Amino acid sequence: MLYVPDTIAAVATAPGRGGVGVIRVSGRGLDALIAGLIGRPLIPRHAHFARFRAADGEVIDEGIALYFPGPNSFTGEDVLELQGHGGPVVLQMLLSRCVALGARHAEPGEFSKRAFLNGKLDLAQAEAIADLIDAQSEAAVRSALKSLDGAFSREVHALVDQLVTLRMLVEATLDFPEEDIDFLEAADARGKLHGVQQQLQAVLGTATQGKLLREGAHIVLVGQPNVGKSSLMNALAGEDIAIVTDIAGTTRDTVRELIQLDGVPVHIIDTAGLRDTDDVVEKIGIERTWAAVEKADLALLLLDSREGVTAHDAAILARLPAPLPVLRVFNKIDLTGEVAGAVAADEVHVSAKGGIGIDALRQKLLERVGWQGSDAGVFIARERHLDAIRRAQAHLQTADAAYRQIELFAEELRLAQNALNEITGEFSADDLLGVIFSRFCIGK
Ligand SMILES: Nc1nc2c(c(=O)[nH]1)N(C=O)[C@@H](CNc1ccc(C(=O)N[C@@H](CCC(=O)O)C(=O)O)cc1)CN2
Ligand SMILES: Nc1nc2c(ncn2[C@@H]2O[C@H](COP(=O)(O)OP(=O)(O)OP(=O)(O)O)[C@@H](O)[C@H]2O)c(=O)[nH]1
Ligand SMILES: [Mg+2]
Repeated sequence: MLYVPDTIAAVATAPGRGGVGVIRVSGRGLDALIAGLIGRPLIPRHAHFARFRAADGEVIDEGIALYFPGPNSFTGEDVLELQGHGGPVVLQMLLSRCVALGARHAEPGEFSKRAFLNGKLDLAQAEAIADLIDAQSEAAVRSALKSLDGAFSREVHALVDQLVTLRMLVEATLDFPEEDIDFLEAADARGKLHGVQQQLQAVLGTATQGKLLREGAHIVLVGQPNVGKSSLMNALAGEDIAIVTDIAGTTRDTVRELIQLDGVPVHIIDTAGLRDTDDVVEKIGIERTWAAVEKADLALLLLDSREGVTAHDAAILARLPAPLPVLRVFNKIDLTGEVAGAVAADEVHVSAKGGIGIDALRQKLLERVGWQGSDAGVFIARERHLDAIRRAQAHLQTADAAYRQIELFAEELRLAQNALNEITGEFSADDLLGVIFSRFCIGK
């Protein structure tokens, strides 16, 4: 049976009061709804001043109406936009009127989902819309726009095209067994595969940068009490966020702050100093420190530069999970006269209180979370995309290792292609779409 989508409506502007509020309606055939609400037909793609009326003819609001007949609309369906006054009650009244005229309330992301299903956008582009709205920095905005414009999708398509060419070559061999492996070698199938692998690695690098711009990095400050974790948190944030005293055990709860480093969102997490204690509250604080460590992308181990790395510090270091990158930060150099700044890949000297060496530390943090210094050419990406790229890589690696077993070789190429096609949504399971679009805002 042919699926005929129903008409959906939602307030497209943010909840709350605003100068203007927009209601968006999408469906196939909006003439009756327009007639009921406005009382006259709308010229496509023209701004009309109009009165929006209730069933009894009373005016609900006056505003601007825009009509985009499909397929030349955001969703590809017929779209009506009502720009009314931006009050929550008046907008709900308008929305209810649309519902009375046959529309239903849209689910989160349903407009974008329809744009995807109608081929207006691919999945990576649709996700980029949500990422653009959620962008927390200008660099994140720029890279979301690149993905929305199709920069990521084009990279994926270029790779898929090469895989298709390679598969045709390999599958031709399967059909004509007498041509076998010599034929593939003459055609340099493996060389072509290696080329794809290299490009895939480059795309993974860019996508990793894009994920960093989208999701940011979590950096946890750990160390013994009194080494200056909270002072460093405040220095990095440029604000007095965490309590600082000379009493060991000041911080109990984890304290979080989001800062921007070069357009990269960085979550700084200050924690309770680590020591043996009988204090019930402090004990719970220390449990929270370890919980924060579990979720971090990078740990800063704060050290008192007067003491160096003590046995206690070594014990903390040994307890940090092995895969977690650690940067050792020697603090209070104003008391030792040591030179500020980075002295090694994993060591920086600062004075949190004096604000000395903090810029060098910021640079080091960016470097250690994998930021390559600029958002030029970076498109926004998500873990879902990185996961697909890595699975494609794994299949190509298996293909490479098995290239003499031509059937296996062909099958692994096919699986790699499917993994890449998941990024743009050309290959996907229905539940994936549900998961992706349900995280959008209503009206998007
Ligand atoms: N009023 C309004 N502003 C908005 C949106 C919207 O839906 N409504 N957008 C919603 O996210 C964004 C703009 N994105 C849009 C994307 C495509 C079309 C559209 O009508 N596309 C048609 C016609 C293209 C053309 O004339 O060149 C099409 O693709 O066929 C509209 C908005 C941001 N601003
Ligand atoms: N001289 C000097 N003192 C510092 C520096 N950084 C922090 N301090 C002092 O060291 C003391 C402890 O600082 P905090 O930032 O509270 O230390 P903490 O690691 O958060 O301590 P807990 O919360 O107890 O784990 C305070 O008196 C700070 O003023 C520094 O760079 N130089
Ligand atoms: Mg503290």
